[in-house]
Amino acid sequence: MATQEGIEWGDMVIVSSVVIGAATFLLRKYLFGNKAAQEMTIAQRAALEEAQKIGVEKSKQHNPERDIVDKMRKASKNVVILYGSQTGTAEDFATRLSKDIQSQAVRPLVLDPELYDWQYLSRLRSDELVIFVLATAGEGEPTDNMEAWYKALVSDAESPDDSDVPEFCQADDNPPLDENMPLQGISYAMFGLGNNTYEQFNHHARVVDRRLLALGADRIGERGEGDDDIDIEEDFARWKDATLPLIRQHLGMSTLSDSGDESAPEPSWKVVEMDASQTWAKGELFSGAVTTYDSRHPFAAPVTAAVELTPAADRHLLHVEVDLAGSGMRHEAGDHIGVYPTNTDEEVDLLLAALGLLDKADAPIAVQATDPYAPQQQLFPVEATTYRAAFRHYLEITTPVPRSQIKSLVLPFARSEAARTFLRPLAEDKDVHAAVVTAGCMSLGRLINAVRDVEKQADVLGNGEEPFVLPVHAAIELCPRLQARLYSISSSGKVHPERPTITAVVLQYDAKTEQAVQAKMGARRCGVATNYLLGVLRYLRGDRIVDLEASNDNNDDNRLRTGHLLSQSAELHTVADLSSVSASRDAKNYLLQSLTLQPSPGSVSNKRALTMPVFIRKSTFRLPVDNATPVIMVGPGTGLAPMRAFVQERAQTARANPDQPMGTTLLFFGARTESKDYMYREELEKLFEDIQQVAPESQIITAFSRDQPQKIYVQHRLKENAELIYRTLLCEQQKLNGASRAHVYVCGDAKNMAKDVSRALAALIAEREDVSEDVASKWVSEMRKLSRYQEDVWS
Ligand SMILES: Cc1cc2nc3c(=O)[nH]c(=O)nc-3n(C[C@H](O)[C@H](O)[C@H](O)COP(=O)(O)O)c2cc1C
Repeated sequence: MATQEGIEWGDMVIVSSVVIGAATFLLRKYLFGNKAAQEMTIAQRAALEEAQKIGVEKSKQHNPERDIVDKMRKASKNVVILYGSQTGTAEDFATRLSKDIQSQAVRPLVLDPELYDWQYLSRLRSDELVIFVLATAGEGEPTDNMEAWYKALVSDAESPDDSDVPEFCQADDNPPLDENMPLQGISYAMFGLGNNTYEQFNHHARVVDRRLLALGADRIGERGEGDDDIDIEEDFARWKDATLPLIRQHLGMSTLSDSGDESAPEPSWKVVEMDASQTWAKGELFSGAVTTYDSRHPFAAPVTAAVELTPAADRHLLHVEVDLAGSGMRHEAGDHIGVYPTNTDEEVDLLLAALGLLDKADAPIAVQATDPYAPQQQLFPVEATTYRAAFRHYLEITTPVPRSQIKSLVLPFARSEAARTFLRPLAEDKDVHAAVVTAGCMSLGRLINAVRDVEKQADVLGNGEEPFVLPVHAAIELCPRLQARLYSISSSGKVHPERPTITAVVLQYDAKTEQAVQAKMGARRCGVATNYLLGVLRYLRGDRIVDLEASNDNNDDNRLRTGHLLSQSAELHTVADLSSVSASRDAKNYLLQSLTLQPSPGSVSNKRALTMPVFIRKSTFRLPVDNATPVIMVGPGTGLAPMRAFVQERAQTARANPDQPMGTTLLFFGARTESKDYMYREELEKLFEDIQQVAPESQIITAFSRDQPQKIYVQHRLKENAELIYRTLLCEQQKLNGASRAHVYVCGDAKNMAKDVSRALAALIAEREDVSEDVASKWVSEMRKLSRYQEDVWS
């Protein structure tokens, strides 16, 4: 019981300080405002009031550049779609939604909330509409591009019904705003994107929705909730089917759905072929005078190391290190690194051939908006590109084509009966789509080829019918933007300030259904980013021996390419650069040859140097500030990444401060087999020797699932080591003289492992404390709230 009291007492202290802190914050106006004012002279008070008035007036000043309503009206639109997106899915859904609802009466405009201010929402008229498409990120957090809106609308309010109503903009042409319900008369629709394996499922959309309702706005239809653990495409389609008729009705249109319409939509983008005799290369992909690097302006970091960590034949486990020197970027243990990958030559060629573009793949093109009022006038961050570059660097071309996209952007271009008969079920029947397209990993290039095969068998040409041709603008519209991939950094920023490392396993998928295999779509598909990293490794290792100099082709063009590749030129992703890279097509047997090549002086062995576009994303997954706090880390597989950074940091601290107390440091690591999958073994064991000098109970506890007949995972090891964990979790307090108790970190698979670990922990607390598992689970939840139980998980 003593320990239980310990828990309650300890928690009470922390909980009460949180409560006191919150109350102090809420009452700050009364607690401090008056006292400060009392101490001022009359003149000082007058000056302060004047300054406050100016500040308020200034914040009220209309900034048309950040006003969604201004933007919308200038472009003659009546619907604004705002997306909250971290990795591009919500952005893609928003763009597709815009196409789906577009008609004479419904004129949507897709905007990024980061570039606009929330205050202007109140300026919308009743014959206009805002649609939110909001993904949830982090642990139930808003996406970065919705952070300011979220903070103003939601998180500054204690509850959705909070009386502290944010101050919206009063439009001249609207009636005065209701003080408590300033969004009365505003209509919106809401679709959330999430994943049910996260505790806070769809939290972002849910709380924004509640808050908008509380502020008086009127929601059209139900809030949609997409779950990408199951079938987010279908969730989206269902929500659209239910909501679009209501939206049409709201905007004064007939409610008839257009499900029978197979006509081609108006293109949003046009491809302009440019004068090939001119030099269009303008320098780096993210050009301009970039002084601060971020996700929109990644840093071309030289790759300083790339190795395979374990020798398994059936998979590749990679360790890649980059050099951030000169970028000004800093990383701390627990942060993520974003990497912009490229598609493989193989996939790019497949699509180029399917679109009939191989002959002019390297000709300069520009992709421009067809709507002169569209906020984004060119699709890519460079003025000119090539078809090859567009499909390699900017567009996601390997994912299975969603059903709704087949319906709106592929089927309309099928002119033969055979093509229509093949495509219709894929567009209309979700089970057929799942069996053939999803399970068959049918990318756009493969889908086009499948239609061609069907037409060939039906002898479409012989019948005098027109064969299927997908216009390039439809292909460009159909492919989402290629997004950066985030990896938990596996090195400590304190120990290796400019050298973050990535630990990743190369992803490969096989087409799953018999149908798909029979239809010859059964080839192996590869994850874009991890295969890009594998390509980086193979290039540096020298696997790609088919060097450009070795080419038999001696024409001028090729010499130029060779020169370009070996020069010190910083041109990256340019027309010339891209064609140079594609010259080495012969190394086809490798999964990836297309790299962002840029010789960088002073890094790895001369001409094998290359760079990767990267940026750092800060996280809240952090070691406790006080080293005396014990830590329990659970990181099986590549979930070891941030734990390795933590261990490096703790070992360094232990070496530097042998007289300072350090909390017990436990690492639970799991993998398939000890002999093949125990990555960083020697290094970790060495680091733990250092830690044990000051925290003797510290240790690595491993679980190798395939080293014995029955499967053993990290959660089993937690159970077996219940006594040690319990001691580390709860009893260190006395030993360490009042230091706060252990922090628990879990990294890796969200769907099974993270849940099992949480349950295992609750179970062992329940047993030791003799309380129900329900009570113990609440303690774990409390630990989460107090940031003593942190997860960095993915599904
Ligand atoms: C790091 C990370 C954290 C996430 N956290 C949550 C979460 O707390 N709740 C949830 O419902 N979904 C969560 N998701 C799932 C995303 O919301 C979902 O995958 C969504 O489709 C991503 O949209 P985006 O690509 O536009 O960012 C998370 C996904 C990632 C990668």
